[in-house]
This record gives sequence, structure tokens and C-alpha cells, in this order.
Amino acid sequence: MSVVRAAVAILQRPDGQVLLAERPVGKPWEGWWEFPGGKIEAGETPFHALVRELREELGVEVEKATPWMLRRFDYPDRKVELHFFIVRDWQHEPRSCEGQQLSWQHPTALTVGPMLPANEPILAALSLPSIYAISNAAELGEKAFLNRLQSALDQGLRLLQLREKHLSADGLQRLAEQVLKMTQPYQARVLLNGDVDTARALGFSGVHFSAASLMALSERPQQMLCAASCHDARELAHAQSLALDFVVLSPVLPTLSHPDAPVLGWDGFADLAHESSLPVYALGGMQPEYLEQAWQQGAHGIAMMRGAWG
Ligand SMILES: Nc1nc2c([nH]c(=O)n2[C@H]2C[C@H](O)[C@@H](COP(=O)(O)OP(=O)(O)OP(=O)(O)O)O2)c(=O)[nH]1
Ligand SMILES: [Mg+2]
Repeated sequence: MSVVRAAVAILQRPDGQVLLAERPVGKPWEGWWEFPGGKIEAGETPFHALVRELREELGVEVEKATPWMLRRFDYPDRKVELHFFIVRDWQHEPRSCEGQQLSWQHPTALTVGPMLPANEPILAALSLPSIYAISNAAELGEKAFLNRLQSALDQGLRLLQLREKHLSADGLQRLAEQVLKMTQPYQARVLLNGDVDTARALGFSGVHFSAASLMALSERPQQMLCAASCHDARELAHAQSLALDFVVLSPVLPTLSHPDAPVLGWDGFADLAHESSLPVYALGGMQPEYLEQAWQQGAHGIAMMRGAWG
């Protein structure tokens, strides 16, 4: 079966809404909804195809696009390789140049459909925020940590990993209760770095697997967010085969918590992130001001421990 390579654009407004288009009459899968984009022609890079397709289909000029995910999917009649980009800056208001219907939509609350089958995990991925914070009560002390968590929530933090390996079961339960009570009004999602049963029993939104526990896993738990720590192509491939929700890839830069680990550097990070079909957060030496750079290297966002708490 032939492989169709396509460049696909997530046009994203500052309020998080993304542009969807209905596939026009006469094309395969007419009437289904998709993100704007189209086939990569011979001799074109995915980025050039993206720029051309958005000009042809929407009359917009891409100002800046960052590579996001590479999704492979098998339709009954074809295999597709979709190179997704996030586009936050463009010129001109998108208009329908091919008679297709257009609609701005919140990724978690679509009012149009159905979406092309390949795109199902894409919407869930888009609902993940740019910053993934990792708790550091061990170093800060619980009181100071909870204070900083409160200000981070006020400033927009919506995704957190509770990673406090020094705590006893009772200590963890007490801290978890406080953290979940604080995050709940913000609808922030909290993952436990620990075992699945404890995460469920304490009411976490999900679980974050260490690389070792990821590699021992043969099936992902259902009905909860599942993330994992990865350091190389092998771990990333396993996370993808389990269809986890996202991964963190580290260490990008030298970090105090793992001083002897070999660093990926931004180039090593980009090589792995570009091939990933899961959202990838860059971890290791990150600071909030590195977000833009991380996006350019194919990251969904950045994960931070010390950098998250000011
Ligand atoms: N544009 C786009 N294509 C997608 C998405 N999801 C998905 O599976 N596809 C598939 C459908 C197609 O097989 C392929 C893209 O081809 P296309 O039909 O948009 O190509 P095109 O604009 O160059 O159209 P054409 O003139 O060559 O018919 O990727 C998506 O979200 N957007
Ligand atoms: Mg198209």
C-alpha cells in the first residue's frame, strides 16, 4: 500500500481554539472534519508543504510554525504519515478557498464532526498545557511547596506531577489530600509518580511511570492520564506502543537532580521529538523562558522541577 505523506496545521488562537475544516465534496472522506493541510509533494519539505497548503486552502501566510508530532495511521485504502505543526502566528483571516466549511473549535468540546479517524488522539494531546510542573516538597519543605503551588495555580499551572519518593504511605496520603484539594477548583490535573492502585485510591487524575516501570508495563491502565519518563528512542518507542498520553524526555540540559546523566542537548532532543507520535515535554535544566525554544525543537511543552517553583 502506498504511503501518503501530509503536512497538517493546528492553527491555534491565544484562547486555545483551533481551526477545523470539513473535507470538501469529491475528496476521499468527504464530510469528515480535519485540520487544514495536504499532501507533501516531491521535493518539498513538510514545512514548505504546510506553507503552500495554508495559502491554497485558507489564504493565510504562515509567519511561524513549530513541528509537533508525527502520526502514522492505516486507513483501509492507504497508509498516512501526518506531519503536524502548531501555527500560532499567521497573516490574514482564514477563508474558505476550496468551498470547505471552516470552524474554530475548543479541542475538548467539539461542536462539529465526525473527525477523521487518524485525528482522535490529537484532540486529547491539544488539551495538554505547555507547562508540566514536578513537585519538590522534599527540597522546599511541604509548607513552602504548597505556598508556591498556590501561586503557580493562580498564574495558570494546570498539570502537575507529585513526585515525593521520600514519603511514607501516610505522609504521601496527607500531602496528596492537600494538593488535590488545592488543584481541584482550577481543574488542574495531577499525576502521581508511583503505582497505579495508589493513584486511583487517592483520587489522582493519572499516573506518571518512571522509565523502569514503563519498560515493565505491557498494557496501559484505562480511564486515567498516563505519562512516562523517557531518555532514549527505545523507551519512547515503548511509550508509543502503549499509547500513553504523553512523555517527558530528559535530560535536555545538565540538571542538579541528575548531575551525572549524559545530556541529550537540544539537537538530541529534537531528533527524538520529531519522530514522536506522542506529545513530548522537554525536561532537564528547563526554565519558563525556554518554552519557545522547546517548541521550535518539536516539544509540546516543558517540564520543570526546580524551574517551576520560582
Ligand atoms: N489535511 C489533513 N489530512 C488528514 C488529516 N488527518 C488525516 O488522516 N489526513 C489524511 C487524509 C488524506 O489521506 C491525507 C491528506 O491529504 P489531503 O486530501 O488533505 O491532500 P490535499 O489537500 O493535497 O488534497 P488533494 O488536492 O491532493 O486531494 O491525510 C488532517 O487532520 N488534515
Ligand atoms: Mg487538504
